[in-house]
Amino acid sequence: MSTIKVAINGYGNLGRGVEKAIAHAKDMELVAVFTRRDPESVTTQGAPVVSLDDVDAWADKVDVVVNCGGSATDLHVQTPIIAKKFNVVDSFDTHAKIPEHFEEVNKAAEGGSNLALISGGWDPGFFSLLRVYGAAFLPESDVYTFWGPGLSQGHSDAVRRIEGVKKGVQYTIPVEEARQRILGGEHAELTVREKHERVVYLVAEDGADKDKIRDEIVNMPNYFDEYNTTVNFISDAEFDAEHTGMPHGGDVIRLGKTSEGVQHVIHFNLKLDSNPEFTGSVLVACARAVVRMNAEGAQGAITLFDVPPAKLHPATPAELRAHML
Ligand SMILES: NC(=O)C1=CN([C@@H]2O[C@H](COP(=O)(O)OP(=O)(O)OC[C@H]3O[C@@H](n4cnc5c(N)ncnc54)[C@H](OP(=O)(O)O)[C@@H]3O)[C@@H](O)[C@H]2O)C=CC1
Ligand SMILES: N[C@@H](C[C@H]1CC(C(=O)O)=NO1)C(=O)O
Repeated sequence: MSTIKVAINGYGNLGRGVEKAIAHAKDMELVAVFTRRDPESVTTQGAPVVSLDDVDAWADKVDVVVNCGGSATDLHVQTPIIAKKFNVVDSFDTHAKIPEHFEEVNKAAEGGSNLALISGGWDPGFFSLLRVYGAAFLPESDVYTFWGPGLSQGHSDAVRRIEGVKKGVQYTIPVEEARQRILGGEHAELTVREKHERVVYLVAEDGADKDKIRDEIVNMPNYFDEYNTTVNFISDAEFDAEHTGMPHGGDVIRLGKTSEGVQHVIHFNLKLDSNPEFTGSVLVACARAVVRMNAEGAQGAITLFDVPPAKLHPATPAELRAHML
């Protein structure tokens, strides 16, 4: 297969993670980075920076666009627009709104004979696959997902979109006592609040209303309103010194039985030095699959549930059978 020509739309943490992943992919080339900002203000590792306003001129130069905008306010607008003209992948992670996003993107992609994979990444994404494989292979079971301790890019992005916030990050902290109960085999019924806590560190703009910012965060639907959330206002210097790393990870734990008294535990653990670099690597594999599947006639919206695993890997099916089966 010829080299896959990729464009990145949105150059933030995730955009830089995708850029690194493409640099390691022998079957791919990064041909452009699209941005809403003045292209002169954005510096990449070499790829040309193009205003998003000029994206249509690239329709015959790009095989797939990776949308790296924020889920809170960007992707539900950008992915349907891009899907009309390009194959596209995004990491949309507002779980409650995934069905609505899927329908919007599907209409746009079908109209353009393109293929769009939404909600790539690790959760939703890789963890979603683990949850569905476990449910299929162990139907009489309960599944528990724990994230962290680490930095959620989705929640950090949501915090940064609030008026008066200059810089912000959000750390997700699993309730370790709950995690240990599950790892010990207890089929506990846990509320959202009993599984995780959320801790925010932010730098407020001069003169910003901190009480208003805190209230907007702790009451934010789909992100914070169901959790115990702590909001810390800190200085620029402390933020730059303490809060620039983006480690994360988590566990998918499934407890089930195949007959009375015959119990099984499926436990998958993920430890990430860099959330954006790992997520970028997953999205690049998704981009590979989308190009291959569209070339075979697939159109509309899909998720990772719809992707045959062999489409994600650069090797041929015969090589995979010989080396990975
Ligand atoms: N499904 C999953 O497992 C995961 C999903 N994600 C998703 O990835 C999304 C993006 O996260 P992340 O990359 O950390 O967010 P960022 O805030 O770093 O970037 C989001 C967008 O903001 C713009 N931007 C970036 N830097 C600046 C700046 N200095 N000034 C102005 N605008 C800027 C960019 O768009 P532009 O270039 O157009 O200005 C960019 O696409 C998250 O919202 C989350 O939903 C992340 C990790 C895992
Ligand atoms: N989508 C998440 C990836 C994982 C992490 C997470 C959380 O900490 O709440 N939920 O899902 C992210 O943006 O980092």
